Amino acid sequence: MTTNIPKVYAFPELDEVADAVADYVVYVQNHALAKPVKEKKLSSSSLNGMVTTTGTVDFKEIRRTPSVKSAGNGNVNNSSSKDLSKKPKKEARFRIAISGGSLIQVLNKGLLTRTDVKWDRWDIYFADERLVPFDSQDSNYGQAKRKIFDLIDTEKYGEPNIYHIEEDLISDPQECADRYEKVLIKGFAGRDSVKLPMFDLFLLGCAPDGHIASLFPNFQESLRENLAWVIPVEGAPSGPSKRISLTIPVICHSNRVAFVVEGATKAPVIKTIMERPEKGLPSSIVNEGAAGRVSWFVDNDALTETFVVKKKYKNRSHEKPEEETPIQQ
Ligand SMILES: O=C1O[C@H](COP(=O)(O)O)[C@@H](O)[C@H](O)[C@H]1O
Repeated sequence: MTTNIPKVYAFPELDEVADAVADYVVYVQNHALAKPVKEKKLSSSSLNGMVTTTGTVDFKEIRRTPSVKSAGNGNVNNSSSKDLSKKPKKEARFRIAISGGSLIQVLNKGLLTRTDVKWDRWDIYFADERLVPFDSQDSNYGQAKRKIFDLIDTEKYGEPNIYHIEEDLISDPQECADRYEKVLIKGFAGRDSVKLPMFDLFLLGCAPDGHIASLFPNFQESLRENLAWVIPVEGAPSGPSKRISLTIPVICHSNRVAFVVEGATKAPVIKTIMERPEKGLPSSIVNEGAAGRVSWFVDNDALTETFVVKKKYKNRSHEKPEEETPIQQ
């Protein structure tokens, strides 16, 4: 394995990590929303009935724009007077995958006070989920809902589309993973036309044992999975044992990947990830597989044991988005 050194941004305090992560997220958001929209192919009809926070979705009408708001201006239902030449332009969406764990608090601290987060244009997916009821402290969606989504001033900023697992399926990891994969397929066009989904940004944490999302070191089969977008995980060595996780190829196909890691307990694993990539920890695989698109936002405590070149983070969310070279699908 070759060594790919990602950008590592280090900060003395957690609040500074949170501010920088928020700045970066908004920067990537602005970039994504400035991209021209490609027409999406919708092929599968087997997904109706999937559940999102905004209710049960009829996927024939899956929302690429905030449909309720456009219906509210009185133009949409009047088909007889519709001027097709003035078809409303499709708006770009910001597609982000978020992890659970400590990242949720970082996003809570960094994002909620900002006025430049275009929440109504976000499609939020989960990097992984622990298969527990949503009201459990261990539920990634539950925590994100309580600490982020419920606190958004939706009157002012609108609502994001949030795609989570189906709570009814928490006893069946395989079915839960299959259903969540279908949610992704629908969101990113049919699987026949897109080999892998491409998130604008994939946000990951990294646990002291080296797991990212619900991909654990030594779970070789999961780490080598190269067909499924979402896999079931059973017998996880820490936290809830049943989970689902997006896979390494999905993570690595993202436009940008950012790890957010803080605390002295993580210092040893960061050292291994950065200095011993040949050990094949999940993060090292991502550093390699998404080389050139990976950033780390880390506090100094997590870096005490690691020799790595630290970069100074420069706020970028105010920059005008530039054209990017898209990754080939
Ligand atoms: O189990 C999980 O752990 C990882 C890392 O969590 P952290 O609290 O150490 O940052 C998290 O990213 C993942 O979503 C979660 O399910």
